[in-house]
Amino acid sequence: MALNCGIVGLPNVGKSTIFSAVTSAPAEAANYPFCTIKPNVGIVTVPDARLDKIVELIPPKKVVPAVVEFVDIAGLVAGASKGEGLGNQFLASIREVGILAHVVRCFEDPDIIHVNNKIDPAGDIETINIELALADLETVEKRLAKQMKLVRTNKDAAREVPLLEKLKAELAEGHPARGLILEDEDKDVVRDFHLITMKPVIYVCNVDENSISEDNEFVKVVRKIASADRSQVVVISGKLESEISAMESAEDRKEFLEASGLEESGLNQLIRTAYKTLGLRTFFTAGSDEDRAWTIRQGDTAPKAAGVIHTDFERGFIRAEVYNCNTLFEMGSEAKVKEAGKLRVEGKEYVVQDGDIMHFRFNV
Ligand SMILES: Nc1ncnc2c1ncn2[C@@H]1O[C@H](COP(=O)(O)OP(=O)(O)OP(=O)(O)O)[C@@H](O)[C@H]1O
Ligand SMILES: [Mg+2]
Repeated sequence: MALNCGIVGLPNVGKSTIFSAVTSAPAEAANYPFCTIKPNVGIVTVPDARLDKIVELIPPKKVVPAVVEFVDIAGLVAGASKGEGLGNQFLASIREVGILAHVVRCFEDPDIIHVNNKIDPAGDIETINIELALADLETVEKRLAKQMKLVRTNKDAAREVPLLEKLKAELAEGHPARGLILEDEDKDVVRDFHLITMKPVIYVCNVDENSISEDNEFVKVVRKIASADRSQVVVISGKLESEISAMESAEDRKEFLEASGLEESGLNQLIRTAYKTLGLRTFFTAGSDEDRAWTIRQGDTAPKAAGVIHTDFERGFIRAEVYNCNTLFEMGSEAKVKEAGKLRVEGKEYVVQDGDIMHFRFNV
């Protein structure tokens, strides 16, 4: 289960610039609205210092880090859900992602066109959120019409209809579906609707180089809006990030980051925030063939984690041999971890902890 993240925002706010910088993939970035007309998908490896250390202590033939997939789509404008601009065609490509990065223009630059000729983060955010809500409204209305016909004969339909009606009312107001308070079992039903506004959002403020270390007035506005809907904010300078990603050596990048007053790159911030928001955890497998990082959800049990590797592993799960990577770092080798009796045998109920190194026993 790799994390995937869809990038949304108005045209020309810097989505492709940030996408290219984080994925180092050559998405077209140009100073004219609607420059992106094909969805771009980029894969980024998740930087994880723990995996680097594991590789030192348990040297494998191959190292496989966790990955995050980014989807860059065309800018959305008011009316996108009704076919204005090009964005509506791309809403479909973000229905399946786990989280949205909503890029907001927070820099002044007379040379870079803003579709509404005004830097107005609050207005921009509202425009996008309304379009996403209207796109979901369409999805909900279609499903409601279908399920209404089946409501007397079909149990699922009967269960869905009141939920769909609630969602319809919320979305028609331009409010995101995630604002609706739902029972846990209803959440499972709603998840299957693949609503865009059900996904958590990270607001990405695209700022000028000088506003990285101190919030400018635009960022302050975004923070207010985000805290009202309990979303996270990441401040990135698209321009700076592209300069950083263009540097070949990791050494140079580190130096440049420090000189710009940054502790970590925008990519790292974004990934860290996404993991936190979604409650994601990392576990590792390590051995002579491959050291690898895997992504799971907080609370996932050992069989579930095994299933991320292969569905057979989940079905045929017998037990797991587990120790935390910190124990390995303390002891210096897997043999010493075993000697010290720190390798535990865990069963089906075991909840995998962040940083666990797991060996699965299974039969198929
Ligand atoms: N932080 C920044 N400071 C100054 N200029 C920037 C910054 N970020 C992006 N730009 C510039 O803004 C322009 C638009 O960027 P980009 O093409 O990434 O926008 P977009 O959101 O992908 O647009 P579209 O919706 O049309 O695909 C480019 O010229 C880019 O170099
Ligand atoms: Mg673009």
